[in-house]
Amino acid sequence: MSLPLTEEQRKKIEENRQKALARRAEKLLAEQHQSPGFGSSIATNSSQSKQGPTPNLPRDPSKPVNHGVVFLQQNLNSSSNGDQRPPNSHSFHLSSPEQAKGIWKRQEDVSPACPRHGPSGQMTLTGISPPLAQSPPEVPTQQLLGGTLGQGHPQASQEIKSTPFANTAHEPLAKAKSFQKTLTPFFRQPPRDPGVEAKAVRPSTSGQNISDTNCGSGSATPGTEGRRPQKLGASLHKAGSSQKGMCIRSGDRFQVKIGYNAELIAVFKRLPSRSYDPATKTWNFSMTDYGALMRAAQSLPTVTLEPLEGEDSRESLSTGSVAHACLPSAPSLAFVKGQCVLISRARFEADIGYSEDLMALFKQMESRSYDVKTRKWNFLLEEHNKLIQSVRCLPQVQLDPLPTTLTLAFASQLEKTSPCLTEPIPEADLSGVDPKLVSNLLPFQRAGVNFAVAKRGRLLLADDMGLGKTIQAICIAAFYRKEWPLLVVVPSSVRFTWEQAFLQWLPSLSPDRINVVVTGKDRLTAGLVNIVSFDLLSKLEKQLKTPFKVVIIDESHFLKNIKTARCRAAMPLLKVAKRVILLSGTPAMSRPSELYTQIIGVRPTFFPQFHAFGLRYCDAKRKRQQKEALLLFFNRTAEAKIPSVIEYILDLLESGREKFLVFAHHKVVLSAITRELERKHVPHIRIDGSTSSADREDLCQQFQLFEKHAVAVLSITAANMGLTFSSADLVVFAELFWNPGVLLQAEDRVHRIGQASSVSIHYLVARGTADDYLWPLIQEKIKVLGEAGLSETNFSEMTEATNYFYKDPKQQKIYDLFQQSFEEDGSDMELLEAAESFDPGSASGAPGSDSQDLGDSVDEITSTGSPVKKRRFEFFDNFDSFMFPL
Ligand SMILES: Nc1ncnc2c1ncn2[C@@H]1O[C@H](COP(=O)(O)OP(=O)(O)OP(=O)(O)O)[C@@H](O)[C@H]1O
Repeated sequence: MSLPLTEEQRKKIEENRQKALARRAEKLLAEQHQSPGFGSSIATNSSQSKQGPTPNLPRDPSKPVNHGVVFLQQNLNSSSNGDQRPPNSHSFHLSSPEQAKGIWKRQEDVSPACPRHGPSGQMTLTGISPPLAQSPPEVPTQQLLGGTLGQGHPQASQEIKSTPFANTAHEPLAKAKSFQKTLTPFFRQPPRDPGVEAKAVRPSTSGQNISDTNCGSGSATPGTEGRRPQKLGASLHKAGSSQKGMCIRSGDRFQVKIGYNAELIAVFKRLPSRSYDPATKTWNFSMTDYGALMRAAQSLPTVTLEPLEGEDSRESLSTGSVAHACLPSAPSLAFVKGQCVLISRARFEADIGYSEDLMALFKQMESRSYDVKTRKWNFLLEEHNKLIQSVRCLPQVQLDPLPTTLTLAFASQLEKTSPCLTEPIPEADLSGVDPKLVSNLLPFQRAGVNFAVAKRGRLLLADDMGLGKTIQAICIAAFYRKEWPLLVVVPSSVRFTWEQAFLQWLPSLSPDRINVVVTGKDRLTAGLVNIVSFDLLSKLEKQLKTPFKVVIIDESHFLKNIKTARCRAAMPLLKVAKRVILLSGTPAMSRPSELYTQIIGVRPTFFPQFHAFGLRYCDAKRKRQQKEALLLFFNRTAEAKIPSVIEYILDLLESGREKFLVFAHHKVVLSAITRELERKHVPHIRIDGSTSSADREDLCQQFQLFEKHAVAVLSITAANMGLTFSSADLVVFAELFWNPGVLLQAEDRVHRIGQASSVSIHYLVARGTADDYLWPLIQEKIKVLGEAGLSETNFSEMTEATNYFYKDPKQQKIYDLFQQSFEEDGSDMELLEAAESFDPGSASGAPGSDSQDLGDSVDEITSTGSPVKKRRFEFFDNFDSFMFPL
């Protein structure tokens, strides 16, 4: 419920709104006339008369307030004088999420090559990919786009019959857009089944032809082509009717996103590394085929293929590229990075993406071999050092060598690969061991003992179960009998079995020299051979005055978790023991990381830090890559929202809002906002990570004292604590942030002691962006906090607005990815750091990084009983404004 407005207020607001709309319309018309390639349709939405601008609410905190959810179905719902859509513009037939974010395209602007659907003079809704089409690595583009035809956004698959603003009773929006821009899509649609495409073109109930085809997949009209605001790479421009597509890197392969083209498909089928993904309906290839494909595509008159971002376009592209404004390029795409991986005792593999220079280098290696299955090159170890040295001369390539651990272990092979791949292991002198035992050793057991002695009694014996590890372990231990007493740590169930084995295989050992520890009161060092369970060891290890020199650990995978008491008890013993014999038929039950403790138990210097081990063997890299992909998604979302955010802010100002805060995370967003405010001569302050503590206070005071309208532009991470902006009563979040605590603290810059008014909080949420995942994530976290009694915030009113994507399994997958990545221990800070490396502007303002902590904790206490706070969530549904980055 909104606070009731007086008649006078309503009148004033309506006047302001009309003025703002008129100014906007004039401005856009003027722009339209200056842009011959662009048709613009500008009009006032009939429903907008019901919408008012955001009013200045009466400053009475005691009154009840409204919690409203307002959907912005921008540009899909306004009508226009110049607009050729039918009068009833609120009924659309959409068939893909792209359409929901689609753009109106006047029929006369459609390229002749583009088939016309429906009667002349009608509008065609041309589907576009959202501006996130440069999908981050590891996140399938189709997922970002919300699925293939007929999938995705649940709302997109059905006819939408709604007023533009779902909640007209609530605080009206100055955001109501009254114009349409006619644009040409510059992001390509994924290849589609032509049959499906044909079906997708169907008349809507409103008589409009709405197609989710891309009119020949991006058959841009010449006039619009020159205005493409973003550029993904150099492009060869052919005839205007040529079909356009693009290459997108995907790990060490690349995808080709383009509509159906028979000639190109024929080319695809000739490439050896081709692979078709039926889920995304895209072809993908190894980088080794990149050059051949680009050359072949170049020779096809009907195809224009944009090269990979960051790839040298020499092979395929030469002329006609258009200078476009660039988004910041995706990090590291032009830089090829990888590592050497040992794949056998003799060979190593270069696990790295494609680089032409690198390929040339590989081909100079005598022992080169290409594995068609893995699509990777491998070489003899003896060429390892030579390759690494040569690669260091390539500035765009980083190929990490084999780890020192491995180069030391395989030093002889690195010098010269021996024809005999395994070094001969000398026969151990077992004359000091009971002959009964030695004579019973099976050949492979004898080999195991020899190996153990060659390794000086420190090893992990990982023979399969039942192959006689016990007898081998006893033999190895007996070889070092002079160093006894012996400690044998075993599962409690086999303590006496081990006792029997000693008695059986070592007749020379007197039975009374065997000490089986049964209770916590027993002594751990009472015998020459001491057998103890893992659990009792953790209780008794403090008894030890002198460390055991020889230790056997049976079922050593029991030590997989360093956090367990048994592991904490055992590891120090292993570190100081001279001989360590670990036995396990299943050293790693589920993850390579389980090996780590056992490896450092045997060789503490092998991988002294888990980080290096994790990166190399535990897929930590992929984990990291996923996070990078999510951050890239987050970054691109920021860029994509800028125009709409700025428009929203200007609308607020035009509608009479006087003082408010705008929080954003990315520097690019903060800068775009302040730039626009400067342009409009709006008094404002800005606080981000680069603002000194002293300046923060001054700026804050300055804002507090501003008498008229003013905007505080604030970094979410740098200005969420310790600052008071109680002279404002509205907080706008231009961006979301995954940590709701940070958001809530930012809200409280206004909602605090000294505040005399009701406080409004507006979250600007853009559909089809990372917000789709961040917003439910934030809600979920707040819900959990609320259930645990740790947060009083109630977001339940917004459920209507947030349950819209779960029906699509692909969307859910990305959400899961976000959730996992953001909920792992410490990942918040890790992500924050990574995000800040992208946006140095917010770096120094990380939570807890300065004295703001203290100020805020005091505020938390004193803010009880402050005025009502109400939130609103603005959903940007349409991205045609993204075509005009400011
Ligand atoms: N050389 C041998 N001569 C006679 N018996 C043997 C020999 N080697 C192993 N055995 C017998 O085989 C059985 C399995 O041996 P053991 O228990 O040592 O296997 P293990 O490798 O430790 O298996 P797990 O991994 O399941 O513990 C035992 O009964 C053992 O006495």
